[in-house]
Amino acid sequence: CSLAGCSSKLGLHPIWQGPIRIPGGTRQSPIDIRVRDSVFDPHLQPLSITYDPSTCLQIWNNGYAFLVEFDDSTDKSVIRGGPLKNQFKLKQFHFHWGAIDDWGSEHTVDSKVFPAELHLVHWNCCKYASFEEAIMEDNGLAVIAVFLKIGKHHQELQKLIDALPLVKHKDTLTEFKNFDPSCLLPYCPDYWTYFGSLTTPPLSESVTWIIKKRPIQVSPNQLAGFRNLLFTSVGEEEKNMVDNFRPLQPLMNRTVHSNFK
Ligand SMILES: N=Nc1ccc(S(N)(=O)=O)cc1
Ligand SMILES: [Zn+2]
Repeated sequence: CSLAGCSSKLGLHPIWQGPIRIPGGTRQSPIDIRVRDSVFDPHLQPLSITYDPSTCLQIWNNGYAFLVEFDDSTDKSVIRGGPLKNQFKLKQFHFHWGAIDDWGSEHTVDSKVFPAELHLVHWNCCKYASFEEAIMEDNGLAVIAVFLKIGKHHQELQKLIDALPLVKHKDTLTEFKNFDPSCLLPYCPDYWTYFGSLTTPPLSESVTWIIKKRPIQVSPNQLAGFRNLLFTSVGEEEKNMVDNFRPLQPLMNRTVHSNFK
């Protein structure tokens, strides 16, 4: 059997070699969002998102994805409201994508797969002292997910794609300043929300997920730019960074809520 075949037979993820299922996990991510089963919650406040481009620091290839990282020593880039009881600080954003445009997202909507998915990762700065602490704690993180679909060229995203050759290999980093992630959000305020987990190790069940209903559009060439990244470090046999999404996880005893009817 191929390496991938063996690892999946052992219940290990073909890329991360970590568990596909967390033993005892009751709130794992990603999930399929069954629109008809989602429950409108009239008490959900509007989501308040304030991002300051001056907090944008760098891009880093961590061997799973490329992360755009932010200075979280201030509260200039924060979200609150929606399903959140506290203020959460933006720490990083990253994407998950496929080897081809037919798949790539982590969450699905009535089993529809998107070519890619953006995750804006925030941590609960009211309850915890750092991102590293919040990852492991209940209600520690809030992740806004935005689906990407193939369509028109995304002008601001191109600035990010032009920098990717500088972080081609795992553990490379480049300075990346004055990027406002608000440009990656759809205008439509509609979202689903549910309690879940990180989708890469340590897979901790610490995430309030906020999944935007409307996708943003990127061109085929732009998504192809993601696929030139490598999982591998300099000097290793090159493996293109593609299919860095986790398989769907069981919903178990959870309800997905929406802020729209
Ligand atoms: N170690 N940090 C992480 C942060 C976010 C995610 S995800 N893919 O769930 O947004 C995974 C790991
Ligand atoms: Zn992610």
